[in-house]
Amino acid sequence: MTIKEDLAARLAVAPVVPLIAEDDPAIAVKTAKALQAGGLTVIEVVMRSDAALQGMEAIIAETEGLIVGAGTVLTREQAQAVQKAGSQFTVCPGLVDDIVEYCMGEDIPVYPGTMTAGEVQRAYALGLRDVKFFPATLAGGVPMLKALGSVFRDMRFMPTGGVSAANLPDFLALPHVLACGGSWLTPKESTHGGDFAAVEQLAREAVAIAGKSRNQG
Ligand SMILES: O=C[C@H](O)COP(=O)(O)O
Repeated sequence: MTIKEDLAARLAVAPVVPLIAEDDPAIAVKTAKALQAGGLTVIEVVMRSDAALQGMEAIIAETEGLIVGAGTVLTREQAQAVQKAGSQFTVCPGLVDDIVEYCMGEDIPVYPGTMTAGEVQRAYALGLRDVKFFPATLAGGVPMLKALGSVFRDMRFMPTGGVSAANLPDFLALPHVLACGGSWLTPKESTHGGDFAAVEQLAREAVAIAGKSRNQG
């Protein structure tokens, strides 16, 4: 199975991608294990500090059965660095042709952030059919996604930014939503408070919501 097929299969079952933003590798690993225990096996580790790469490497080294990708990738060099560290997919806040072309050339699934019809169309022209929709709630939320989905009929979106258990059903009900991403599953008060059972519970809750609301809209 290719990584693209594996991702597609997992996101079909549990269309939720939790974000881990963590400087402490030990906490990053415990967070990833809690998410996995709760049923989420596709995890995005965001590169928002110098220590984040080590956290991602620790998760890859100390867990089994997860697909671990890198988020907040801003440059081609960073895309190369996360690939070298073992990242299996790449997420960017915006659309940068250079990164998209690099990842496509390496057969790495890449989800650049888009929020306008122009950005989605540029991603489409680059050959992408799956993109991130960011920042989802500020960029128009469900109504905007409905509008984009009506014209980009074979494009699928990963809304991220402002997604929570409360609005997850509305996003997942849309037929062209591939998955939702977000940090609501990894609250710092839980991860830094050592309450990984709470993280597991949030993951379970998201899986249950997804089971009820998937593509019902
Ligand atoms: O791309 C990542 C976003 O910053 C996640 O937003 P969130 O913290 O609202 O889930």
